[in-house]
Amino acid sequence: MLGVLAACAGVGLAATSGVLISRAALRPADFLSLTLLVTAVRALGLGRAGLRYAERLTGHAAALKAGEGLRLRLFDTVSRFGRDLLAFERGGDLLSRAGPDVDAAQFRFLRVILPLAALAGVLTVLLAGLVGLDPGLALLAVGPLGLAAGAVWAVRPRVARLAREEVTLSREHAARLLDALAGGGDNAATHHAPELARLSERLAGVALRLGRVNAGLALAQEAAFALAVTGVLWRGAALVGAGELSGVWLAGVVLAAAAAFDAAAPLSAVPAADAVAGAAGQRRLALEALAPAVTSPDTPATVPTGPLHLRLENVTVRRAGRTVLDSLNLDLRAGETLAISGPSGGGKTTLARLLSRDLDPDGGRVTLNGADLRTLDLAGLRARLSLHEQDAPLLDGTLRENLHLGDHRASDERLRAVLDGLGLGHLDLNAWVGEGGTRLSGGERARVSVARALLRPAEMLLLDEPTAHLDPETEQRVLAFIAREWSGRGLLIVTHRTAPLGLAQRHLILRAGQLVPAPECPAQTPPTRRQAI
Ligand SMILES: Nc1ncnc2c1ncn2[C@@H]1O[C@H](COP(=O)(O)OP(=O)(O)OP(=O)(O)O)[C@@H](O)[C@H]1O
Repeated sequence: MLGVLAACAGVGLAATSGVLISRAALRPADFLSLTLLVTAVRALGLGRAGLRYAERLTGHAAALKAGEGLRLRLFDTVSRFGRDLLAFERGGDLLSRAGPDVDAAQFRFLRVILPLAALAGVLTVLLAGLVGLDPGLALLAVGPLGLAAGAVWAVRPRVARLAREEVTLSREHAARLLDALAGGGDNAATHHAPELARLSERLAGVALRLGRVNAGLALAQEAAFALAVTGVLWRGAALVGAGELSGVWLAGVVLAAAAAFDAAAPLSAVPAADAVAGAAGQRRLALEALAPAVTSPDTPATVPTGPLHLRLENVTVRRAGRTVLDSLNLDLRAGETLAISGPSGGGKTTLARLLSRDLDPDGGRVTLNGADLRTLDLAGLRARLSLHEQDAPLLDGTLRENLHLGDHRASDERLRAVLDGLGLGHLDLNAWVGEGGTRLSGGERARVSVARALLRPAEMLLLDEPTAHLDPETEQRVLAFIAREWSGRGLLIVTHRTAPLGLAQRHLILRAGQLVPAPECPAQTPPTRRQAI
């Protein structure tokens, strides 16, 4: 409303200024007759500025508030999926959702609705003001403005198509650029370079075509402007000649007709803004319609208390059409330690993820103290477990921030003690680890992730390949520290390596979807939990 009033005030200001200037030019004997006009010009000038300011303030505040809601919804969706979202979405796409998509949606009202409403308001005011003077004059003032708006309407499908194409190409470009950066060491940049160049070329082509359409629209608006001013002057002069309109009023009418074109200027951006916001809205709905593999029940049961007892009952998991776990049974009790080894791709990680409910079984059930994990409060369940994932990425922050993901209340002394225990005493807590931990070595990264898991005040530790990147000596040190730190609590180790098996009381092999006892105890080079204590 404020925007429409501001646009109308602009037309009123031009009209009264025209009348004032022309009347003043006649040097009236009674100068006081100008006072009313001077006051009107001042009031409209100040009013227009005030209205415009208030409109910007309230409009942008409302838009940013809406954007905040959109970002929270996006964050909510992303957090419901976690890393699993990357099975549906590329990193570059997610970035564009958080940036340009939210931007397009939050400013849709200001970029689409407001310009249309302002034009409608100005057209109405101009028509109402002039039709009483002369219908022909009103038509000549309003008609070209309508034509300028019609030109925008006519090119709308083309602009919308180009704008959507630009967004699609930009997303593809962003996704490939991220891939190229992430896989720099694997020559990904060279691999993606031709496609990135092709995308840049297509983007430049789209920008050129959009530029041509916009230049055409600007030209059409200028032509309509010239038509309106000439037409109003021509018709107005005839009316003045016939004594039906005073020359003083003609100046006001001409300036009002010219000022009305200010409302047409933002129109050319409307189709693109509308198309981009519409596409962003559809993408948002499509993302929100995706169901994560794991959801918290609407009315979750509280996690049963008492010593932890996890159980897999006839659990079957199929991935990409292949049965990875086949009617599998397993018991894991408080304080017990178990190691699972087996061939690569055999389902060891899948099994660990079932226990922390990062995944639900296709058949059978996983229980905690008798309760199906699917009925339990997810956060409550995960608070009792701590999972170290193979190749878990680190947060792009300081080492301290990464460790606080394990226990945000842990003191610096405690953090340093854990780092020391894992052979990371040389690292500074304030050091920035880089995106995904790229400023650390592979072995350091893995140990920071283990440290994070050890810091969690949980009852069961699920370690997926905890020593994958380590030399034998460091591996011994890390295993000894884990044994000491986690003494008395439940431990599941999933590994290919021999040394970690020494931490476990039981060793099972996962092969062809089934768990079988290991034929014999492997050479136990690392300290057992008892030795370590
Ligand atoms: N998100 C996924 N979507 C589809 N299939 C998956 C997914 N994650 C894993 N798989 C498939 O499930 C199977 C078991 O994978 P899993 O990671 O559990 O094996 P693993 O025994 O831990 O292997 P490794 O020892 O190599 O880490 C593999 O065939 C893998 O391709």
